[in-house]
Amino acid sequence: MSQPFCTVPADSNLKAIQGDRGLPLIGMTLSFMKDPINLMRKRYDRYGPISWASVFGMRMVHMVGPDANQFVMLNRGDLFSNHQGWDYFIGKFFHRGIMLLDFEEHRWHRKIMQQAFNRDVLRGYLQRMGPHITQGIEHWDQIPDFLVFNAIKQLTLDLATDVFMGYELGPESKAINQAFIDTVRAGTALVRTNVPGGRWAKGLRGRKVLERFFRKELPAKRASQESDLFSVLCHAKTEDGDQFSDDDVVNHMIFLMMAAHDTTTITLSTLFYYLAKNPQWQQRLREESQTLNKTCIDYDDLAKLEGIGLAMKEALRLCAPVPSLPRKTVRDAEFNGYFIPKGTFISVSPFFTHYMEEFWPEPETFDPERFSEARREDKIHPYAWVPFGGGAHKCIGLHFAEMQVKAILHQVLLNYRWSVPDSYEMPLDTTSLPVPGDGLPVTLQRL
Ligand code: HEM
Repeated sequence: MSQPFCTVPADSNLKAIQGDRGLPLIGMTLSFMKDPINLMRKRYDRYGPISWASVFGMRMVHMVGPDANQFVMLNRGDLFSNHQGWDYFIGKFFHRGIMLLDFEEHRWHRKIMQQAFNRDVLRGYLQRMGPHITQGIEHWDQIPDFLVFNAIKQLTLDLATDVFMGYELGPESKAINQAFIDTVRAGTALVRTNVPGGRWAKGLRGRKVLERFFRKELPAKRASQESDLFSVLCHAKTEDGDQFSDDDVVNHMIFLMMAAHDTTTITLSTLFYYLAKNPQWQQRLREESQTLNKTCIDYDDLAKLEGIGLAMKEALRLCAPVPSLPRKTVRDAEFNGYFIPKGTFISVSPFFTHYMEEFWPEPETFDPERFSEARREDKIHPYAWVPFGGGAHKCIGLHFAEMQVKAILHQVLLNYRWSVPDSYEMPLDTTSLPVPGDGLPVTLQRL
């Protein structure tokens, strides 16, 4: 039964947000995790672009569609706090990460961090990646029961240790990798308390291991200047002379590793799936890569891999790796004539927006050409395609992500053809970030 979210102040002509709690205790958490698109569609049809429900143990307002995305992500008047939104989910493991900072402080950190993502620095990262990719995919065809998701996850982790940390990790490599995996997984734990042996406890321990590791390596990184991200962050300086403290570098490193890892792995897995289902696209991209006539791409080749660019955009539409973005209001706000009181948890959903037939013709169909210059379906609204968010917190690593996806896919296309049976449909596990529920088994054929 529909109920108002709160009482609207007597002197206001705004409306109360409508919604319903769902089941006793768990509210709508399970349907939200199992089938978010279906649930959001039903709620959008019933309530329109703003409604409330009980999820993850709290009353949350869902703001849906491109206008809501724009309103929240642009955040004019600093109405929404990122910190207070994300902290509930990942604050224990990623505190002081840039995405969890707000307003003036966030802008200060972002200006320094931007130095680690400019064109020249990206060039350096790409150069480091190439040979590691060649090595990483070399024996894929010898892995029994090959699962795309697992293989890509391992590859992006190995790349991160070199490109991000600048190490061929020695004996500690296993412990660091494990700590990193535990920390990332903990952010999406279902049981969010410190039960020994549980995801949450492992995450807390992992965070400590990573902190110790980065802190120990910091003096050496400060003393030398290399092209890995850790080193770049140690030396990044704005025109005004602002620099990160040691604590800042440690916190940002841990957050950046997380921000880069699962998101890129999900994007690549989605691409593998749709390119297996659409072999004509796989072949088109392979031919594009073959015309470059080189194993490792350079920065200037990125623009030449146009087909991968289109397919990547479409993969990000079909499966937004960060499905929804939480925020909390720090003052009263109004959207579409509705009253949102200060202190309200809200979320916007790139995932659902990308499936709204109001904006995307045949949203379930893999059709990279919809992003071609001749069609540009994303132009229907500046916030219709938002896999990287928008506004002040828009993903700082979006070019890095594109570079990494192109660098990996290019080499895989040159070395392998992959396929799935016609009847195969990849089950999507949406209990935390959206991942292939079965790891995505494919048949690999070496070329
Ligand atoms: C396809 C891959 C990726 C996707 C889909 C993605 C998505 C996102 C989204 C949606 C946000 C905004 C979160 C919010 O507004 O609350 C974000 C922020 C961020 N991303 Fe990414 N990301 C990707 C790859 C990366 C990579 C590779 C890096 C780093 C190398 C990175 C670093 C960051 C950082 C630092 C932020 C926070 C920016 C800020 O708060 O100012 N991301 N990302």
